[in-house]
Amino acid sequence: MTTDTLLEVRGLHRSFGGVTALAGCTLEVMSGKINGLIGPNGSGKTTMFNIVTGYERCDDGDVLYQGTSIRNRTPEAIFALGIGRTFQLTRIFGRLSVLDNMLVATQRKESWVRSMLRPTGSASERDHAMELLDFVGLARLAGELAGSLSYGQRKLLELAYVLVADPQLILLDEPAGGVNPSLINQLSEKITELNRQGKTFLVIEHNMEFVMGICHSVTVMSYGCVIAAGPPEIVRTDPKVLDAYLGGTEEDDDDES
Ligand SMILES: Nc1ncnc2c1ncn2[C@@H]1O[C@H](COP(=O)(O)OP(=O)(O)OP(=O)(O)O)[C@@H](O)[C@H]1O
Repeated sequence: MTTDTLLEVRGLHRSFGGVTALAGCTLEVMSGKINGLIGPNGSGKTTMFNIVTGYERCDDGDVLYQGTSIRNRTPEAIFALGIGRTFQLTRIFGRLSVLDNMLVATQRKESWVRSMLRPTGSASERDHAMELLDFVGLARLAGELAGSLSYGQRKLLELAYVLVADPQLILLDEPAGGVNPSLINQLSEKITELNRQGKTFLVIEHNMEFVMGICHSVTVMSYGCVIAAGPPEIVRTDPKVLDAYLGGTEEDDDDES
C-alpha cells in the first residue's frame, strides 16, 4: 500500500452456496483518481462493491479505508466514513419528487423510515439539494415525480443523491449502462469535474469508451480475482485482458450499446 492508496481490498473471498464470487480479490484505489473496474459478467465486481460498502459480508480477507479496516461494518457506518455509492439498478423513490429524493438523502443519518415520511428539510438543506440538482442538470425537474425521469436522468439523480453527504470516495456501479449517449457525455463531464474538485472514484462499467475516456487507472477482474491493473492504454492491450474480457465479449458489448 502506498500513501496515495485511499481504499485497499486484500484477499477478499465470498461464496454463495457453491458459487465462488470472489476468490482472493486484491486491489487498490488511488486517492484523487478516477479508477475503473471492468471484467466480464459474473466476475465479482458488484460483490466486491457490496462488501466494501457493507451490503454483503465477506468470508475472508480485509477492506482498508485510509489504512483502517472497515471489514463487515454496516452500510450506515461506511457511508458515515465518507464512502458513497450508486447501484446498478437505481434506488430512487419514484413516488417522491426529485427534490424530495434529495431531502431523503440529506436526512439519511436519521432513521431511514422517518426520513422517507418527512422529507421536508431546512431551508439550507433545500438550497444545497437544489445546488446539487443544478450541478447534474436536473434543477428544472425538481418538482416532478422521480418516477417520471428517464433512465439516464435517474442515474444523474442518484449521483446528486450521493453527493449530498459530500463523500470522499464515490463508487459507481455501471453509471452509463442503458443511458443514452448525450447523457453519458454529461455524466462523464460531471465525474471529471468532481474529480478535479478532489473526489476519488471507483467505477464499474462495461462501456469501454466511457471507461477508457475518463479513468486514470483500470483494474480488471475475472473469476473473482484481479488479473490486471494500470493505466487504460496499458491494460487495454494486455493479452490476459483481451483473452478474459475484450476477446469473445461481443454479446456483452451489444448488451451495453
Ligand atoms: N446474492 C447472490 N446469491 C447467489 N449468487 C450470487 C449472489 N450475488 C452474486 N452471485 C454470483 O456471484 C458471481 C459474481 O457476481 P457479481 O454480480 O458480483 O458479478 P459482476 O462482475 O458484478 O457481474 P455483472 O457485470 O454482470 O454485474 C456470479 O456468478 C453471481 O451469479
